[in-house]
Amino acid sequence: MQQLQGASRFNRRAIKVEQAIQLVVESALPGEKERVPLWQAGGRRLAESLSATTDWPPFARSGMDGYAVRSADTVLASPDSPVTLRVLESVAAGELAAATVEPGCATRIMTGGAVPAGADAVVMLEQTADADLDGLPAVRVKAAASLGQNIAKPGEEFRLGSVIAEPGTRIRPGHAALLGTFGYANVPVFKRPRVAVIATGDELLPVTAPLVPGSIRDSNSAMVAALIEQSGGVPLQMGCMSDDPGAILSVLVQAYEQADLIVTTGGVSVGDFDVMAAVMRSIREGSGGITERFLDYKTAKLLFDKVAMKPGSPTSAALVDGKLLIALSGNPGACFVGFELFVKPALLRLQGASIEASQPRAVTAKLESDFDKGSPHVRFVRTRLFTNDGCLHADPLAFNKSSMLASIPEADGLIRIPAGPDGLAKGSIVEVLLLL
Ligand SMILES: Nc1nc2c(c(=O)[nH]1)N[C@H]1C(S)=C(S)[C@@H](COP(=O)(O)OP(=O)(O)OC[C@H]3O[C@@H](n4cnc5c(N)ncnc54)[C@H](O)[C@@H]3O)O[C@H]1N2
Ligand code: MOO
Ligand SMILES: [Mg+2]
Repeated sequence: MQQLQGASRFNRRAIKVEQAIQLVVESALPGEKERVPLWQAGGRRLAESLSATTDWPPFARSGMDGYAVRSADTVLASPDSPVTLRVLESVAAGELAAATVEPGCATRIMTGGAVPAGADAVVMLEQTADADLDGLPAVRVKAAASLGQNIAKPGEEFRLGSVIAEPGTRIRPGHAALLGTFGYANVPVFKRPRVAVIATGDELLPVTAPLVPGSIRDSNSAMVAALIEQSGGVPLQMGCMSDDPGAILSVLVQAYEQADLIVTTGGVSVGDFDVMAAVMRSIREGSGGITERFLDYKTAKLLFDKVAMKPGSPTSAALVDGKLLIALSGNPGACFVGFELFVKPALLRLQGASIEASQPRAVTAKLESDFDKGSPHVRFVRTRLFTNDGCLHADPLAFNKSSMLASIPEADGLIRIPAGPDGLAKGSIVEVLLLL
């Protein structure tokens, strides 16, 4: 195999995590739009600002099955001394009353029914009894009704034209309900970004293969694919590549043709066969090198090739032909953290989220155990989160090393231990990035 002696051992300058995230989100511009049936819009990102097409509710609506009355008629009503009103008609939801409710009258009405003119309150059925007045239908009202009782006012929730959701909003089930309410049968959304996933490493076996000494199965591809799905993208599995520059360059070419964003894992550190580090170096140096047959250098720009953080310090990113290439570490823990910090924000941006909204979401929590740190860099620690006595607690998980897998599925968040030589004592208040 071709050894990349020296190719990856160049002087990399580490930048701060926040700066690296910023570079990525500024490079990822909102992508193409499409329309999808409302039925399939849940979880997608809205591409246009949408507004209420009517007042909501659109008419005075009864909130109860009962009688629409004039509240003034019921002022003296009580269980011992009910007020008897003549019943004009019965109105189901979806029907309109024929008659105005005049003094001394009531209209039987169902939940969701349009309150007839003249009525200003609805008395629930349980507070009434059937009666008759000179042989005609009547009702005995056993409680005084207050003005507006059990009636939803037109426009009390939304006014015609008011904005219901901004571009970039992730369509939650509640948004789907609003869009249905206001007649949006087809919803403008950003296309789901296609993300090429390329795993690199001679030691990697496909998931289907039996283990052989010295090799391991490729677990990063499946993890990254699941992370992409979770962030609204479509993973394109480009395969598991050996550390062969030619093969990796040709798969990168295919990835650039098919995808909106390219994610690689492995080969990004300083090892003799770390091909992605050599690719990034070529991009940085701008000519010749390993990428000669691959890239038009005029449009290739290195964003960073080292981040002052742990895990994932060798994480690198470049912008090639307007598309982001993010090279994550091969170590599963570092790959996972690198995805959360850089790939996810990029994916959210491609789907129209604002720069602010695409940043990792943080909460504060009380640290449950002392944390010693071995490096001066910012540290991201996989943690369990729980509440106790009204306070959020962060309990760092075991098997937290960059090379370890066991804590990844258990993690609710990433504790951010600030840069500096010292760790933190149990009970410290820490910032935790949520993994949602
Ligand atoms: N001399 C130095 N060595 C290393 C340094 C350093 O600064 N100096 N950095 C370490 C750090 S930190 C990290 S993180 C890793 C990054 O390694 P690479 O991104 O180059 O990844 P690989 O060398 O290809 O693999 C590392 C590790 O991960 C396993 N791996 C790789 N791909 C997968 C996959 N798809 N599924 C599961 N596991 C995977 C691989 O077998 C290795 O064990 O470098 C340190 N070294
Ligand atoms: O930066 Mo590496 O991810 O610590 O192990
Ligand atoms: Mg390596």
